[in-house]
Amino acid sequence: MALDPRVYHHLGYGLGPSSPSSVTSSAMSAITGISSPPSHAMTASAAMLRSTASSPSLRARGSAPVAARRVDGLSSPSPGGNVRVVVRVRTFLPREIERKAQCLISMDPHTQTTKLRAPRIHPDEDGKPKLQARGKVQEDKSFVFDNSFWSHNTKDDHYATQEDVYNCLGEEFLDHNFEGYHTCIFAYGQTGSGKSYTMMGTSEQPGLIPRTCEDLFQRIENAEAPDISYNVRVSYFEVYNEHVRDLLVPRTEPPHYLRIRESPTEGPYVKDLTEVTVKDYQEIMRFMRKGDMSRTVASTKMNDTSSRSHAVFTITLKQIHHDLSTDETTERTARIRLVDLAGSERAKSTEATGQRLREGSNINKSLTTLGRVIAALADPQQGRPTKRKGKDIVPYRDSILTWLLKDSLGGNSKTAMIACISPSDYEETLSTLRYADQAKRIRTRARVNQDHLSAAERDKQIAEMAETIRTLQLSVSQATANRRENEIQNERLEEYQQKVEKLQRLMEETKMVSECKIRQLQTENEALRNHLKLALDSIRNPIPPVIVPERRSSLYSVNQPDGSPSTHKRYDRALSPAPTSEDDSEAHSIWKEEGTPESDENASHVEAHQMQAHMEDLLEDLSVFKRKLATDHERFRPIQTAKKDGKSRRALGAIWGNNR
Ligand SMILES: Nc1ncnc2c1ncn2[C@@H]1O[C@H](COP(=O)(O)OP(=O)(O)OP(=O)(O)O)[C@@H](O)[C@H]1O
Repeated sequence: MALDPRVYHHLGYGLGPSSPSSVTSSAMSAITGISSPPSHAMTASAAMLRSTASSPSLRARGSAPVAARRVDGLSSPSPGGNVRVVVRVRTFLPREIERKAQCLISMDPHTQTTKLRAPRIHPDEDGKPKLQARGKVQEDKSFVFDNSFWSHNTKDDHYATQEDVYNCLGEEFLDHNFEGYHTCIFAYGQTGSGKSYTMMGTSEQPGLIPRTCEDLFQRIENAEAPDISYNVRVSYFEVYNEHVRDLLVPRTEPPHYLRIRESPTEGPYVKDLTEVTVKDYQEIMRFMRKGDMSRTVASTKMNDTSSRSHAVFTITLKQIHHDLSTDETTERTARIRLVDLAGSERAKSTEATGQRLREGSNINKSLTTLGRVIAALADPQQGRPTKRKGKDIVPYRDSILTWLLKDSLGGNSKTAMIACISPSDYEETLSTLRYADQAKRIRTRARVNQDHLSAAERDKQIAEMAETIRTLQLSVSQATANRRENEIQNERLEEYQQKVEKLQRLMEETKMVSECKIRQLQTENEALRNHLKLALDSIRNPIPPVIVPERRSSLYSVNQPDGSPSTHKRYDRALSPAPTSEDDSEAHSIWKEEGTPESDENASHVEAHQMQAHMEDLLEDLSVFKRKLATDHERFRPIQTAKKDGKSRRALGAIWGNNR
């Protein structure tokens, strides 16, 4: 893509065989340390890019030494370099025209110098320092950058259009991507300074992102080399209030935030971020617009459509080159990161309250951390890891933004910062220019991200992967089988537990019955003891029978209605009162039937002995029975096992053991 002649006309470069872009690049190399191909090489490579779309290094594979040097990705002719810093000043906005704002910026296109003039109280004043109300001295400042883009007045010759910005920066960075380098371009500046305009632009004036996408697919479409295939993937996310949100998925309520992980090889990355493969420019633009629509934007006093989040648009370009003659495969992966930061802002200027104020403080927090990261990286002493703490002192992790941009800011990336400035805000512009000036000193360690594989290595890799897949399949099917086996085992276990529980219930019941029996026998035993005691007492100390003649017959008739002799006469007799004299004869006759008093006494003794023996036999039986019950009780007593699954279980084995 040719640069807009207007830019170089003003810059003082004639339009000749030496392309302006190459002149600018070589001038820039002197300042930045990024080595770019010389002008003729650049022109040649640009021509080749159009014809084959691949980067000069890939296309130079025919030249063996270059290809061999770049295989490990470390011996690239441009292994690293300083962050490239450009400044762009925007046009006046209607509100600034309204208040007749002064333009405080001037740019020298020859030296790429940006001058900031202290605001004059009277336009004819000289440039002497002014003491302001808050005691701050405001004086003219001057900075030199890799590029100073004058986009203030379209009528000026050196007005830098969107295309100029792309041609000076975007195109060269895309060259690096085709060479296999990761790149990052981020726009920084106060709110309303033109960051989104520079990065995204409008439909009439597309910015750096759409132009990069267009050029990328143009190069791929124009590629003539049949041995290179391309794969382009894209992702888009925003960092809002220190949370990461995927911009390629529809918004949800509450919002779904993504987590950040860090891999030893890839550095920090967003987990589960949508990454889609895109086939052409139209498709990538569809995703870009989709993401833009989803971005958190709000109206503030400083900007009607102020970005309230940092947006990161990432394109991953993969080039696979297969050399038929050597049967070798070279794979190059480059990440193109295009970042539109939220604007630094003063709560006072934006007059923000509530949600806007909270957003603003989060934006400022991450931008302050970005400033500290830049400061730490710009100062090599600070950038080194400290032995004391054993970790890097660059505070990447202090904000989500800097953590995610870790690699782009101080690692494997060629990085550019576009500092966007407003033409009439001294304090904010000075702050931005100071940031940008510091960022110039940052050196990154970019390397070509390339894997080189011989046919044998590739076959080995494929075999290894096939083996991994086979092992995984095996473990998956094993897991499935195990799951089924587990299910069967679980069913069996449940059945077993049910049986155990049933048995336990049975045991409980048996135990209860046994206890009941024991209680009953004990009561009976007690009663029998008492009975025996009484019986023995009455035998040993017989009470003389009391004969009540008039009642005896009735007594008999009551007790024995049929007049049959009582079967318990021995006890009746023992219990009956002693006979009176009137009844002696009858009583005598009664007692006589049983024998003489002596013989009666002897008979009683015998009978008592017999009864005692009988009762002792009974007691003996009773204690045998009690022992048996106690043994049963002991055998059937359930044994508690350790608590398992939060339930108290009884071991069936133990119960069976008890039963044995
Ligand atoms: N170079 C330019 N030429 C013409 N108009 C511009 C230019 N730069 C910015 N503008 C206009 O200025 C206004 C603010 O720009 P923009 O929204 O890009 O600012 P911003 O830095 O992204 O702000 P914020 O940080 O609030 O998102 C917009 O109306 C935009 O069209």
